[in-house]
Amino acid sequence: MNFANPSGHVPRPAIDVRSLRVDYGDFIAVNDLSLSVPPGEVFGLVGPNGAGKTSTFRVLTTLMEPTYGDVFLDGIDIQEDIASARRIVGYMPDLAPVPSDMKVWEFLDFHAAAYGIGNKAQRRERLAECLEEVALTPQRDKWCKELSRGQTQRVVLAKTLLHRPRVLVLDEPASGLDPLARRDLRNALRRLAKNGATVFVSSHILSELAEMCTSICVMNLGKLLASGTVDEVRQQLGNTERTITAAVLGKAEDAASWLSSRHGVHELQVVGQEIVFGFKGTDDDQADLMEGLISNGVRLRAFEERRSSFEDILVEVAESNRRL
Ligand SMILES: Nc1ncnc2c1ncn2[C@@H]1O[C@H](COP(=O)(O)OP(=O)(O)OP(=O)(O)O)[C@@H](O)[C@H]1O
Repeated sequence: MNFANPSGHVPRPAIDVRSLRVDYGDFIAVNDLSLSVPPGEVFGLVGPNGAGKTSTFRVLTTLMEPTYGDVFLDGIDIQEDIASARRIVGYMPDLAPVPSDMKVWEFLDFHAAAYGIGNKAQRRERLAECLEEVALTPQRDKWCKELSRGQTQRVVLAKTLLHRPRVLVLDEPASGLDPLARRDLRNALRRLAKNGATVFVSSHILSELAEMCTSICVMNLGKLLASGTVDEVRQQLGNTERTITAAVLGKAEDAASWLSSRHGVHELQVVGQEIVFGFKGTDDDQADLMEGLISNGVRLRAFEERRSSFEDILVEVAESNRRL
């Protein structure tokens, strides 16, 4: 995705993946993956277990070399200039542990020192900024073992922020969090993106990502299936099927007979003054259908659509891919 800003200028992608392939021996875990993420986005990668999310992230964060393909972070070719790439990327792995016998500030200070962040006073200042970014300042002097799961995730996020990465790669950060903790994490990620970071975040649960991401991509069995906003992805995955209920004033039978001859309409039933039918078509086709009803003199009182949930679509897609 490349979104032009109001001046018409397309910013250089913060993440640019070109024809990425990752093999483990004979097994292809990531197959010809290309995607481009503009700066300042919270971009989601959704896919079932084994889709290739972690393998993709490991390459992006220079922990593993790709079999083929190129990755650019902020224009830096990560294979050509690994040191610069490491300076601009921050990685939070799935279920990253924190030591139980350290206080929150000690854990962060230890990592800040490892990153070579200045003297004690400078580290103290940076540590305070990072805790503030993830809304954990009050937990500064707590033992890590005293933190809730959501707070632990945010301490690890604070650690990931210490070296001011411009690209953040977060593997399943919301996994196992309750709605309140997910909200706190979402707010932290949005704040970071607003301040200029680009966030690439994975999950196998779409609803987790839909609430925190500006756009998403869907991966299954190593391949990219769709990308864009949640609505665009829904279209790309071919989810054009919906159930429509049209409530009319007057005799429903006339409207029903007109509808039943329309392309895409199926399994039509009349229940009192309501006509319930399946419809397969684009949003434009659906608007034409409504317009057609009205211009044929039907007094339309209500027109409602129901689509299968996005999680259901993903399960369908994953299953049909598995059968191929
Ligand atoms: N070191 C490895 N050696 C062999 N196969 C591997 C290795 N790491 C991952 N795989 C396989 O590659 C595929 C993709 O794995 P990956 O961990 O990238 O997927 P994922 O989408 O992150 O899955 P999950 O949600 O379960 O973490 C899986 O089939 C996995 O078994």
